Parts: sequence; structure tokens; C-alpha cells
Amino acid sequence: MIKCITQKVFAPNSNAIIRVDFNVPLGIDYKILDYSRLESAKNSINLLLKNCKRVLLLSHFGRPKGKYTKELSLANIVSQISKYYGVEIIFINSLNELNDKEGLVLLENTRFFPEEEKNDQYFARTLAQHAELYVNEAFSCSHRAHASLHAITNYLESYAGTYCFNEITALERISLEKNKDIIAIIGGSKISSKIGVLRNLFKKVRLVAIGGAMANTFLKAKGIEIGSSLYEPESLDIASEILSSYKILLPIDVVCKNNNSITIKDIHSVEDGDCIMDIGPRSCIEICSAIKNTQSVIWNGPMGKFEEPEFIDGTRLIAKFISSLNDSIYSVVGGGDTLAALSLLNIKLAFSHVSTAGGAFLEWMEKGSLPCIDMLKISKTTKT
Ligand SMILES: Nc1ncnc2c1ncn2[C@@H]1O[C@H](COP(=O)(O)OP(=O)(O)OP(=O)(O)O)[C@@H](O)[C@H]1O
Ligand SMILES: O=C(O)[C@H](O)COP(=O)(O)O
Repeated sequence: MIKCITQKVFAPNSNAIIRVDFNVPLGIDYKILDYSRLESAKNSINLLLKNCKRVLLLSHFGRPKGKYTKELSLANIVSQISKYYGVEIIFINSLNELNDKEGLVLLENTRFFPEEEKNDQYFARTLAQHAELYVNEAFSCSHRAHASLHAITNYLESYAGTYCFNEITALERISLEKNKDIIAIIGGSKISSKIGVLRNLFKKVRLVAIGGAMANTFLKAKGIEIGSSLYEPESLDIASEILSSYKILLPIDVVCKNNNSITIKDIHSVEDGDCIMDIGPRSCIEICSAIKNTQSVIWNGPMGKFEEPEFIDGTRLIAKFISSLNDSIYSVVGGGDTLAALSLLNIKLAFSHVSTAGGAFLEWMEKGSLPCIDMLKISKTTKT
């Protein structure tokens, strides 16, 4: 059984390690655009700070492939994180700088260390030597068997953070094995990283509605003109295969940008030079009609290029509609950019559960668990 950190009886002067996900969307001058992931780790960090001498924060940022990359350094955002939590954070580049530091300490991007993504046991043990307990508050990365999430649990008493624990409970409730009356709405742009999971998802839900740049690949695979819209050529074959096997809802109208003009077009009227930037109003109505008749909805990925205000309407309409049904359907919404889009909308919305995870959320939907969550089940706390 997974234990939540709230169940821990702390020994005096303990040192803790907490794996968080500070892989947050950034704007100009490294400005953090969405604080949801920071907010989700707040309770666990405060609990640890109250009970431990030192709390070492571990996080990755971006995909530096084991090499120092200035733009992906956590040093760029540490002062914003510190301000948000209202606590001083000591930033260290390597564990050699840890010495006997106390309070809240943040180690540089774990993915600058090549051992991290190799799930290297020696690296994990070295990290573990600096604490007596470990907390996973990074559900959104728990599909990655990396040293700071996976191997480390072999060496420390391990717990789920409070938010991570709530994520697990909420997603277990929507377990696809038991309840098939689910509609999945999938958008965003990370086609290649999501399409494998999607392939399995199709078998487990009643209907999948696709928007965002993700839809463009499917439209293209169907032979529909998408002009110069973003799509993924290497995913065309798998898109065709899915289209021949499963029923999916694709946009019937879209918002196109062509030079400086923005036009809503029927999907069959998109021309050379048009760039599909959002789903259109008729597509939104079609998705909403489908949602109205279901028990559960899962949503990952914005419906359009929401960062440009002209293309946030599809995401807004879907969000407002799901939120309006909050008393009658079970809704789980997840994804880094999805949450960033929702916070840009600046309206009060209600969902059954908001997950800070994107890829991890989809992988959970596919497999019913995640490798690093499974490690919490067999960690030292439950062995003894
Ligand atoms: N039609 C489109 N054209 C170009 N970009 C698009 C379009 N629709 C969506 N996007 C972009 O997709 C990005 C979000 O995709 P992504 O797959 O990262 O979603 P996500 O919800 O963050 O999931 P994850 O948490 O897995 O990252 C946004 O930057 C958005 O601008
Ligand atoms: O943003 C995410 O989904 C998580 O931080 C995981 O990042 P990754 O896809 O680079 O592993």
C-alpha cells in the first residue's frame, strides 16, 4: 500500500528529499507562466519544513540530455519559486555543496546529471545518503523511471506527497477497466509522445475527440488539406491505422491564420497557406453534445494555440461546458499546458480533479499505474 506523507511520524532532526516537478511553462525573461505545479507541491513542502531539519528539493527542467544547458538551469527560476513559497531557498549546483545546510535547498536540474535518466543505482544511493526519507510529489513525472523518482526508493523510506496521493485516488476512481462510459478529449501538440498511449486509450473509452495540433496529423492522414498547419509527418501511418480501427471525433471547422487574416473555415475549405490554430465553434458544439451524454470525461491538451488570445476560444468553450456539468459528470483534466491555458482564461471553473500531469496522466489512463508509483508500493515503509 502507498503511504501518504501525512501518515509519517517524524524523528527529530530528520533530513528529507522531495522530488517535485518544477518543469513549468516559462515566458520572456524566464517568467513562470503557470504556478499550478508549484502550488501542488506546497502542502508537502510545508509539512516537511515543519518537521525536518533540511528539505532537499529535486526536479528536472526540460530535456537537456545529461548536459548543462544554461537556459534549462533551475537557477533561472529559483527566486520566483522562493517568492511564491515565501521561504528562502538555497540553490546548489551539486551535492558537494550540500554540506550541513539546513532549511529548503534546491539542487540544480537533475537531468544535467547523465545518471538520472539511466536510473543509475549508484547516483540514486548518493542522493539518498543525504536524507532519511523520500517523498514523491511529482506524479507528473512518475512515468519516467529515472533515478530521482525510481531507483532512489530502493534506499529510503518512501512516501507519496499529499497532492500525488490525491492524484492516485482520483485516477483510480476513473479506472478505465471498470467504467467504460468515458469520453477522452485530447489536444496539444506533443503528437509523437502521446500517440502510443492514445492507441491504447482508444480501446478503453467510448469516444475520443481530438483537437489542437494533434488533430492536424489525423486530418492530413485522412487526405484533408491542412495548409501549412503544424503536424507530425512521422506519425501519419499510425494516425491512418487508428482512423481505420476506431471512431474518433475530429474538428469539422477550424480557426485559420493566413498572413494577418483570421478566418473560421469548414474543415474542407482549408487552403494552401492556411494555418489551423484552433477548433471552430461547430466542432466545440459537437464535442459538448457528446460530453452531455457521458458519465466521465478526461481531458488532456489545449484545443488550440492558446498562447495567442485569438486562438483560446475552443479551449474556453470546452472548459466552460465541462465545468457547467460538474454536478453530473466526473471530470479529470490534466496537462502542463492545459492548466496554463485554463489559468489564462481567468474564469472560475470546477472539475472533479485537476491533474498537473500530462504524459503521466495519459500513461496512467493506459496502464492503470506508473513505474515510480509502483515503487512507492514496495518501498521500505511497506517492507518493514
Ligand atoms: N493548432 C495548433 N497549432 C500549433 N500549436 C498548437 C495548436 N494547438 C495546440 N497547440 C500547442 O500545443 C501546446 C500544448 O501541447 P502539449 O502536448 O504540450 O499539451 P499539455 O497539456 O501540456 O500536455 P503535457 O503536460 O503532456 O505537456 C501548446 O503550446 C499549444 O500552443
Ligand atoms: O511536463 C511533463 O509532462 C513532466 O514534467 C515530464 O516531462 P518529460 O516529458 O520531459 O519527461
